[in-house]
Amino acid sequence: MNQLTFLGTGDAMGVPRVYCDCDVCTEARLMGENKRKRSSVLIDGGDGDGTSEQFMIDCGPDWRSQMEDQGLRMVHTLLITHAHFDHIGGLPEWADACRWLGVKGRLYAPREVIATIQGQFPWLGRHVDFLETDGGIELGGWKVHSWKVCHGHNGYSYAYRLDQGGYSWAYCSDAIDLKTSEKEPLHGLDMLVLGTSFVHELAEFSTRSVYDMREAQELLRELKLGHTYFTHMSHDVDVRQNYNLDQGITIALTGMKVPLGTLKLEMNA
Ligand SMILES: O=c1ccn([C@@H]2O[C@@H]3COP(=O)(O)O[C@H]3[C@H]2O)c(=O)[nH]1
Repeated sequence: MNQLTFLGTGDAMGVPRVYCDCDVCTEARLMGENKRKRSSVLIDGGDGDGTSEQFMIDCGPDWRSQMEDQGLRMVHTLLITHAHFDHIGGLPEWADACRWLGVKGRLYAPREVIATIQGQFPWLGRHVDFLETDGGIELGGWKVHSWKVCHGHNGYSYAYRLDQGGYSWAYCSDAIDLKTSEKEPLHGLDMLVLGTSFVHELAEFSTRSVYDMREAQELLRELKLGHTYFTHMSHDVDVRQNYNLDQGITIALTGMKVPLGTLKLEMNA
């Protein structure tokens, strides 16, 4: 059975934020329900049929401790959404692990993301094969499609849609203000992982880079899909609170596992 595991559900700073003593950051330090490492997920087939290649989406600076949290010794294949530090900061450690294990890691990303990564970490090519997703790829039995999405003040990110056996889901951690064409691959999904940094972000719109929960719910009402998990959450989100989110939305928690392709989830609409 394919499953997705949330390795981290935090925004660029993680929770607690290093400089912050707000209630959420304090709870994260003292108890830990709100402790959030930088966002990434693990996709695991595990059914031994040869189509179950394990891979991660994104490899932020918490990669090493996320591997330890899950009791994982190695993941050979990564999909990268964009070349921002909170999504690629773990690549040098991952490449070092490839080196010490004597394996060539496989890093899949859109062509322009690969170029930026190679500029930032020019030595990675010794231990990593860079593979472009632009024309579509097959990975772990999934047909994978990447496309560019608006990341507001931070430029552009990419989202991934994965299809297998009539089941489709997407990972879109860093997006805001999606245009009609950017929303197109999100229609009719069985499941979506969507970034929502704040519950209601008050900062001026031009300075923002990720949907808040209010805007995300408007988007989801339009898309009419199965189930949505919110990730990439800042210290504005307190997982102990009930935000009265629409039916079919779950705030993702670290370690949460979601079956992929086994359940046809109920439609929201
Ligand atoms: O060109 C850039 C721009 C930004 N960044 C990082 O990505 C983060 C995105 O969220 P943020 O805006 O809160 O913080 C940003 C930085 O940590 C980066 O690595 N390269």
